[in-house]
This record gives sequence, C-alpha cells and structure tokens, in this order.
Amino acid sequence: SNGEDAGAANITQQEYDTNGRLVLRQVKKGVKDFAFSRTLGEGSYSTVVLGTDRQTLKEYAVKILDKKHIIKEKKIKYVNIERDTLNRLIEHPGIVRLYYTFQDNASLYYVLDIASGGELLAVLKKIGSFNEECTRFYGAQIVCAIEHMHDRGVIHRDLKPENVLLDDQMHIKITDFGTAKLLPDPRDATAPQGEQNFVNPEQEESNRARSFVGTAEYVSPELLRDKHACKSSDLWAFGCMIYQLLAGRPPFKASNEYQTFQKIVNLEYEFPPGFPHAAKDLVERLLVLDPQRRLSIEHIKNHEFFDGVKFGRSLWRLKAPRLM
Ligand SMILES: Nc1ncnc2c1ncn2[C@@H]1O[C@H](COP(=O)(O)OP(=O)(O)OP(=O)(O)O)[C@@H](O)[C@H]1O
Ligand SMILES: O=C(O)[C@@H]1CCC(=O)N(CCc2ccc(Cl)cc2)[C@H]1c1ccccc1Cl
Repeated sequence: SNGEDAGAANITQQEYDTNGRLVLRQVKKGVKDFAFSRTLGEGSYSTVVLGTDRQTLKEYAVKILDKKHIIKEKKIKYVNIERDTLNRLIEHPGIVRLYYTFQDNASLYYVLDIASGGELLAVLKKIGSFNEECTRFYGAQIVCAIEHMHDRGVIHRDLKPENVLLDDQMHIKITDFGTAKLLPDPRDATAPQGEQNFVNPEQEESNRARSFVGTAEYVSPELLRDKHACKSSDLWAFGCMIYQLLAGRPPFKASNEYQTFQKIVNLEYEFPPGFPHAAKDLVERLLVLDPQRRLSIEHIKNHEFFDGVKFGRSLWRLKAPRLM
C-alpha cells in the first residue's frame, strides 16, 4: 500500500445536529483526499501547507508533523495534547477548528481552518500600533475566545499576538494548542457538581499546570514564582496584548529573558504618554501579581474600555475595523 494509514478509514467527524446533539459522522479522509500546494508557514516541529479537498474544493491549512522528528524531540505528548485540545474546542468562531487528523508512514496531518490574514503580530508590526477602536474590536474577540477555552477547561498558556491568526474577514482565529493545559472537562458531569465546590482550588492539582513555560514577554508572575499556570495566567497574557496593541510593544521587554522575567515579577512597566485612560485602567487591573486579584472574564467584558461592545454571536458578524 502507499503507506496510507488504515486508521484513516475510521476517522470520525464530530458535528452537532439541529438539536445540538453531537453526531459522529464516519468520514474517510486521508492524504489522497487533498491536493497540497503552497507552504503557509513553518514551525519548530511542523510545516503548514495549503490543502484543497479534492471533492469539495474547500481549502484548509494542513499542519504536517514528521514522526521521526517528533520522536527524536520527544514531543509525542505535545501531539496528543494538540489533538485532544482542538477536539474539545470544537465550535467557536475565534478558535482554529480541527476538521480531520490522519497519518501515513512518515507524517501526522491536522486539517485546520485556514487563516489567510496571517498573524496579528505581523499586522501590528506593519502599522506600528492600533488605535482604540481596533484594539477594542480585537480585544473583545480575544476575550470571547479565552472565555470559550476556559469554559471547556482549557488553559492556553502561550497566548501572544503570534498565536492570534486572522481569517479572510480579518476576524481572529486563535491557534497553537500543543502547549495548552487540559483541566477535567467541566461538561463531563461525572462527579455531581456540588462535590466539586468543596475542592480547594489551591489543592486541586489539576487546576494548575506545572510543566511548561510560555514565551518570555507574556509569561505570568505565578508561573515564574511557583511554576503554576492557572486560567488567570491567560488573562495576564491578555493584559500584555492589550498594552502591546496600543503601545506597539509588549509591557515587559528586556535585552534577555532573565531580565524580562525580573521586570515581570517586580511589575516593572510603565505606560507611554497618551495611552488611553480606560485602556490603562483595564491593563492595570490585569497586570496584577496575585492571580486571584486579576480581573475575571466577566469583569473584563463589563469594563469601561469595552463600553458599547455587544459580546456574543453578533461580534463575529461585525465588519472588522480598518486597521490603523
Ligand atoms: N491555520 C493556519 N492558517 C494559516 N497559517 C497558519 C495556520 N496555522 C499556522 N499557520 C502558519 O504556519 C506557521 C507554523 O505554524 P505552527 O503552528 O505549525 O508552528 P508554530 O506554533 O508557529 O511554531 P512553533 O511550533 O515553533 O511554536 C505559523 O507561523 C503560522 O503563521
Ligand atoms: O488520535 C488520533 O487522531 C490518532 C489515533 C491513532 C494514531 O496512531 N495517532 C497518531 C499517534 C502518533 C503520535 C505521534 C507519533 Cl510520532 C506517531 C503516532 C493519532 C493521530 C493521528 C494524526 C494526527 C495526530 C494524532 Cl494524535
């Protein structure tokens, strides 16, 4: 055989029927079902290639991982986390959707939404900084995507403008879940909800992740101090991104990682002159050393900076503001 994985035949596609019931559709997708063309980008362990479904002509971003490289770099855990996480975050407009996974002898394939607008970081670099209206629009979309992740027990742990991709409508698609932390899925009502309330979050080991450190500029103080990331660590990164969109640079940046970490744990940052007042207040309430005292998602959505924003499905139908 051409090394096609027999497993490809039993790939199921998860979909919701009109009553919101999860249906698994037997979908036979494999390498042969796609025509691969230009490369969209390269990662440390992956290449992302434009793949066109030969039957539907729909275009996808196909993330291809070389098995030998994954094994050599001991990244098998990363592979399984990315698949499990993407399978849990099935249906949100602000998160890259995983349609199929399959493999052949040499590679693993993830068939994803294509985000043809590239990375938010690249757009930010091109125009220098965003005005308030653009920061409000992209900030609102990002906080909605974070809310969805947290509701499904997913901590991203490496949120940054490089991982916020843009689709052809210039709406966001958050990606890069290989380093996420999966908490028990709150929707699996295995233990009666009541019992869970008595677990002290401090002791609940699974509520906090130990192993991974993200990108220096966006790492939270709790991760540096006691190696624990929690959901609130994603909100620290959110605060860094709001600052960066308006200021054109991240709040904590030094000439090397160690000095950047020093600035973070000592909360050494300041606002450039002219930084908008409401945004300054929002950032100040997010860049708080104690994760328990950081704004919650609900408080962020109700913050003055987001006055006038209607959070919900309508946010994803809005025309993206012209970037300036
Ligand atoms: N869904 C997508 N649509 C369009 N381009 C994408 C998509 N996913 C990733 N890319 C592009 O491909 C490049 C590689 O992405 P990938 O997620 O494989 O690696 P990475 O996470 O960026 O790198 P690393 O593994 O070092 O963190 C990225 O720079 C991104 O610009
Ligand atoms: O869970 C799945 O979707 C299948 C299940 C069957 C299977 O064998 N794999 C691949 C497992 C794997 C992981 C890493 C390497 Cl280096 C090789 C194989 C899984 C897989 C296939 C394609 C892409 C990702 C993954 Cl995890």
